[in-house]
Amino acid sequence: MALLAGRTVLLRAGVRLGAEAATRGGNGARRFASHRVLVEPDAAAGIATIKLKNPPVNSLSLEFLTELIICLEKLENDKTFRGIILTSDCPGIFSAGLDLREMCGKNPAHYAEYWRAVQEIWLKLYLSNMVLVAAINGASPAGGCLMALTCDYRVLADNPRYRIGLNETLLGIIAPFWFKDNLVNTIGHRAADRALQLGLLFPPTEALQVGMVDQVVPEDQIHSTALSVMSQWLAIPDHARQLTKSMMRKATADHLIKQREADIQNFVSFISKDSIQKSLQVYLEKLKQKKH
Ligand SMILES: CCCCC/C=C\CCCC/C=C/C(=O)SCCNC(=O)CCNC(=O)[C@H](O)C(C)(C)COP(=O)(O)OP(=O)(O)OC[C@H]1O[C@@H](n2cnc3c(N)ncnc32)[C@H](O)[C@@H]1OP(=O)(O)O
Repeated sequence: MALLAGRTVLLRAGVRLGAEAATRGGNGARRFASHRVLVEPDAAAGIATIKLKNPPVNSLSLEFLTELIICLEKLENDKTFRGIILTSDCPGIFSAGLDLREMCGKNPAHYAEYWRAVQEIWLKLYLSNMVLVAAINGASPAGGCLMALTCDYRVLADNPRYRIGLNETLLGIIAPFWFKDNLVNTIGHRAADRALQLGLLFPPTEALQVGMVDQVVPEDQIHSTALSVMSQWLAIPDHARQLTKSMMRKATADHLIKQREADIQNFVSFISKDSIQKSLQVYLEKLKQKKH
């Protein structure tokens, strides 16, 4: 069982905490990894690196999200760690965003369960007391971009194929208000208005220009840069930084928290529409045919 936002929920079959590997790292820190979420602890530095490993594209399936939520809960409750570096173990892809197969051809109860998990991961990341640095080492569309946007600092590897943005409109769907709020808080209203309507995916130079990321570095420097940014942030006393973070983010998070159930109902009725199902299926089909 896992605790999701004060609710105890049963893990679905296949997400078995018993399947975790729990060993001790060289520095004595407990190392834990689920199937798809690798955690590399550096207890001495107080930093854990989370590597997303859900090949081929780190799409955010319900099982993957559940593992990630549990992992974040553990780290948040472990006083050893003050900072997380979020990165990918899948070459060339940070995350392809929400798993389209979770939003296609399923029933309303499934859509509701899935959307609650999407809300939960966002709340966990956005409101984390720890310093979160995204080391974006691959393409990062839609939900992948959203995860990066929850972080306190974003470093993007300099490769024109690593585009980042909220491209929902290109799929014929709409970024929910809390995706939009997170983007507006990051790049400002005018840039977000344009980016959201056009579903823009920014290559590194443009992503830096618009403020979607804070730094662009050569690919082989992404982890060292994330570490050096982290040490700068960790030099600030935790209580002062955490209260400031909360002051900056609470209103945005509360906006969702207050409307959580209504947001789930909106999602379920929107995604269940025949026209939306058709758009998503066509998009998925195009992705599959791209290779042939
Ligand atoms: C009014 C009220 C409104 C309420 C809310 C309403 C609506 C809900 C909004 C929901 C918000 C949605 C957020 C999302 O995140 S939607 C997902 C968007 N993601 C994308 O558009 C990315 C799609 N993928 C790609 O562009 C590329 O795959 C890539 C990430 C750039 C990687 O390219 P490449 O390395 O060339 O890999 P492939 O394209 O060949 O893909 C490999 C296999 O992976 C499958 N795939 C890719 N992305 C996804 C995905 N997001 N979900 C599921 N599966 C995915 C792809 O089909 C290939 O599968 P195959 O091997 O079986 O062919």
